[in-house]
Amino acid sequence: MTHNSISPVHIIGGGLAGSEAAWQLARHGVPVILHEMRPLRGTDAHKTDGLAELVCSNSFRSDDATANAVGVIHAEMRLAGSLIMRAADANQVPAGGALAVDREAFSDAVTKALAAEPLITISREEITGLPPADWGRTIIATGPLTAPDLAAAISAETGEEALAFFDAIAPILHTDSIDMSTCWFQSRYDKIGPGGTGKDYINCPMDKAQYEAFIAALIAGDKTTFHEWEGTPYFDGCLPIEVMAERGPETLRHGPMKPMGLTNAHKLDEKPYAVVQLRQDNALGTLYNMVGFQTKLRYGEQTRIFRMIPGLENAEFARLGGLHRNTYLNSPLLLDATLRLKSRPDIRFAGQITGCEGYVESAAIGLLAGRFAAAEALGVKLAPPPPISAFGALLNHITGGHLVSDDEPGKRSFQPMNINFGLFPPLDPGAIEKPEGRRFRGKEKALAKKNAMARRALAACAEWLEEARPQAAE
Ligand SMILES: Cc1cc2nc3c(=O)[nH]c(=O)nc-3n(C[C@H](O)[C@H](O)[C@H](O)COP(=O)(O)OP(=O)(O)OC[C@H]3O[C@@H](n4cnc5c(N)ncnc54)[C@H](O)[C@@H]3O)c2cc1C
Repeated sequence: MTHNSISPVHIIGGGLAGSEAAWQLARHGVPVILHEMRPLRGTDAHKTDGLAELVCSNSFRSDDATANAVGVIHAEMRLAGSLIMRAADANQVPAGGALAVDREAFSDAVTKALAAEPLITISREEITGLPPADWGRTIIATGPLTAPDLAAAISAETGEEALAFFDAIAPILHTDSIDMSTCWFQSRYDKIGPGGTGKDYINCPMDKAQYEAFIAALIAGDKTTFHEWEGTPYFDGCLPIEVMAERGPETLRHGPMKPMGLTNAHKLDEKPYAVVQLRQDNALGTLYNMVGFQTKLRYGEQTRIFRMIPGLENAEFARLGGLHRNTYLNSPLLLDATLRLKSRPDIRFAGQITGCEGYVESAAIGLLAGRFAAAEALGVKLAPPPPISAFGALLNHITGGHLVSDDEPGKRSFQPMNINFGLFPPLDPGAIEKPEGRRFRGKEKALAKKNAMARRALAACAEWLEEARPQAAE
């Protein structure tokens, strides 16, 4: 089959998932028309017209492919020739054991790679309804901030309301406004990680009185209210800082403000009571973001309260935090095993709108949707990845692995999910290698289990990709 005889696959949305899907299709020799509405129409969170823009944190989280599920999915994506991972690796900034990127350089690299690909046409337009039948195969990857007209059309087709929950973003500071005579550089437990130095974070220390005053200010601070969304639940991984503070005075000290593994370089014998960590946000190192400080405090309150943090008394904010709505489908009910809408199999969904959560997971589901659509366009069979791989475990959660609980039946029990080892099938008995001549000590067994799951996942993924290889034009 020549490229000319293959009908193009339409992709709506040039975010993390849509960009990766387009790349995978083109790599398999299938033409693509990628429809992206920015800059003609924006969203509440995107700031640029770049493809694959990161709307909040600049972190792709852990890059440890031996003991962390997100590190494993990174590795699987690299094996599958992911554009998102290639652009992330090329634009990494130091972040201890995490893979963090210069957000502008990253998005620029993705945009340029897609624009340079002869099989991809980028069309800047908002799609306001479901694709017409003459489009043929289409992937909808419009994300958590899908424009309202298309969202309404999807709801009408599926007969289900898209689910909604609150999502919040954290502020970003100008580095030169941070007082380094109070703060110091250090990664927690001095962890160096693949791309770091052990001194990747800026740490702001608090004593007990400062911490208590800060918690009180967070709770009393003036917040934005969203009456129309009242009753909408928060996604637990992205709770606003003031909501965490309201859960109890110690919650933050055991969460984003935990002092463990950090020593105040200016006062070596004084253990901080709590620590606020800042993570490098761009390659130049001129911006740092506040780790775990998603917030719905009003803008004026954010500057006032965050300047109570020692070292941030004169902080200048490049971006303040905010709150957004997230929408996603009841995928286990609506999508088949290769992400097609059961009622209209010419339409696939990809990315966060399917109910995965996170940049990496959205891109991974985009990668799979691209490969499934490519196989169909080429007239070849492609089985879903095995559930023991990270790809398969995540896909399985979306398309069927999730169980509807008796306590909370119906679509609300399906919640967006980051990749985690809990989504993987259990190991076979005997799969964990015991230390020679002795029992496991402490956390050794849990680590050995993760190591075994990671090894099993990568081997299964490599095999799946090998089986799929004859059809690929890579
Ligand atoms: C406010 C907020 C903060 C988040 N913070 C993080 C975080 O810190 N870390 C993390 O891992 N994940 C975060 N997420 C979750 C998620 O990982 C990201 O939203 C991710 O970008 C999702 O990828 P996606 O490809 O599904 O959607 P997106 O990357 O949002 O891409 C969707 C694209 O579709 C376009 N589009 C929408 N409607 C239309 C239309 N009708 N026609 C044409 N184009 C359209 C949009 O302009 C956009 O470019 C956050 C989400 C939100 C909303």
